[in-house]
Amino acid sequence: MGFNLKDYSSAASVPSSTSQPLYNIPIPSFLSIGQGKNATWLFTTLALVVGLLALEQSVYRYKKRHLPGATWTIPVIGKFADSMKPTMTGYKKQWDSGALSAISVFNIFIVMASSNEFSRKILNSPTYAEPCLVHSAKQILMSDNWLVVFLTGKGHVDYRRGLNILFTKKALGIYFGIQEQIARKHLARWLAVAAKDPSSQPIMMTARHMNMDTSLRVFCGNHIPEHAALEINDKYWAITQSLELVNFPLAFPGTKVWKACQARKVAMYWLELAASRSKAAMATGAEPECMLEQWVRILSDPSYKGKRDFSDREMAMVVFSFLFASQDAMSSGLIYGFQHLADHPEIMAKVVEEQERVRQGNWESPLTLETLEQMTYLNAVVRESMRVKPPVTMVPYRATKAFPITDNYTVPANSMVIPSFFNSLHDPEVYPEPEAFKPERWLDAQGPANQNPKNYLVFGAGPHRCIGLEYANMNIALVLATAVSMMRWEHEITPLSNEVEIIATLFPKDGCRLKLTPRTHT
Ligand code: HEM
Repeated sequence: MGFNLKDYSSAASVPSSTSQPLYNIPIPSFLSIGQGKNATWLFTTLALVVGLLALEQSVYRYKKRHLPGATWTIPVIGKFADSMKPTMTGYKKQWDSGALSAISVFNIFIVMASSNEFSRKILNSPTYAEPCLVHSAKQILMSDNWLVVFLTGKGHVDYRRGLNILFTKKALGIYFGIQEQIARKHLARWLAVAAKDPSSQPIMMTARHMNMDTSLRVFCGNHIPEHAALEINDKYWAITQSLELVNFPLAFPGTKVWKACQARKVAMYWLELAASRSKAAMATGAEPECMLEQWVRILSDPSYKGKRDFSDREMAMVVFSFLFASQDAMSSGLIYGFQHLADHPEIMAKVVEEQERVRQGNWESPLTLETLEQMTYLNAVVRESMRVKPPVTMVPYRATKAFPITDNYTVPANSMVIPSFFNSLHDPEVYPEPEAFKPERWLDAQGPANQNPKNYLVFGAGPHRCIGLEYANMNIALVLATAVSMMRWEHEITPLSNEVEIIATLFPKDGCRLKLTPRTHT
């Protein structure tokens, strides 16, 4: 198909230095700005833009080399549209395209790793790659926060060692009673609402609220008043919503990041106060009743070796980081726990049978950490539920230098490199029928699931592996155990129940609609 450039030449401008047109380029009339300097400027600009666009494509192709991924990147924005509305189908397509694949978003070159080998390699190569929070997360967490400042190297290792003391078995024992009390309080509320309106209701927000209440009480005990806990919970949704891969970079009033920063300010105010009150309470010689108090007590122990002088703000920032790291992931794990059990009555029956056995018919008595550990089947349910629907499917890292990830591919320095967990957790060799919810696979010590612990990447791996993983597992199991003791739940399956909504972590698109009735014990 040909077209006559000359037909348009009257509209085209030419460089002023020549009387003859050098190019007959079809330029629409609205761009026709006449001859002279303006025309030179226009052509220079156009040439520059075309040059830059060509350069952008060349750089992308040079970095991508033989990796699967689009041959050309969309100018400037790349795959921005996909990152705004991520879907599991889109992610799976990307992961299935290769163990390593490439994309570009706003000229950030991204290498996605989908195999267990490469994902683990990234997580375990601190000399080449470090976690990189999305831009909004950095603004929300504050630049002087340990997560940001001590992200890598010895600083991170030392700081993290100092925080491990908050998750010892002794410390978990202190939190356990608080967690159970809060779960009972909230589940009783769920039942009271269901008694008035027996129709099914989504648990998405009520489960998030229970989780926030649990975290605040475990971290701060009674040092945060009820109204403040409610306010933090209400405002926290703004933080969750701001955690998109790419966000408007400046936190102008009204933007999502601005709203998230306002929410953080409210939370930080109360957390600082809680830190100061915890110090005062421990100065009286009282026994620790929450994480902050336990922390203060350990710091004052003469045998403690490590940084002791934490200001209220530093303590509050750590607690805020824990809230940040746990609120979405834990809520996701919890909600899918309810959904998976409801969708598998035969598995629910086994959980109930185990509860009867371990509790010895004593449904009202509080559980202990030891009794929870005896609930082997329930713990397998929790493990399996998060394998099928991992709350966190991937974590962004950044290549701090050229990273020779294979013999024939080196991730260019400063690229984003993203280990993904989904394929590891759905590897049919390790988890036969990977989509099926089968807690039994965890009961066979010699079975492939238990023999390949390196595939279980729900909590990551390497130096940044989740610090709260035992606490998280314990909490999800405890809430489910408490729920089983108090209620029956039926899942209203809608066309969206098995669709996944990605809001920082994974949630069922319909919010998991449950119909609740009290469980009576004979
Ligand atoms: C089901 C719940 C949870 C899931 C699925 C989860 C998952 C993860 C994952 C995948 C990572 C990144 C690991 C890596 O880069 O290798 C992580 C890091 C982290 N998590 Fe969790 N997490 C959960 C709950 C919690 C809780 C309850 C807390 C605190 C109380 C917590 C605190 C952290 C912190 C502080 C980090 C950063 C660790 C570091 O950089 O050293 N998480 N988590």
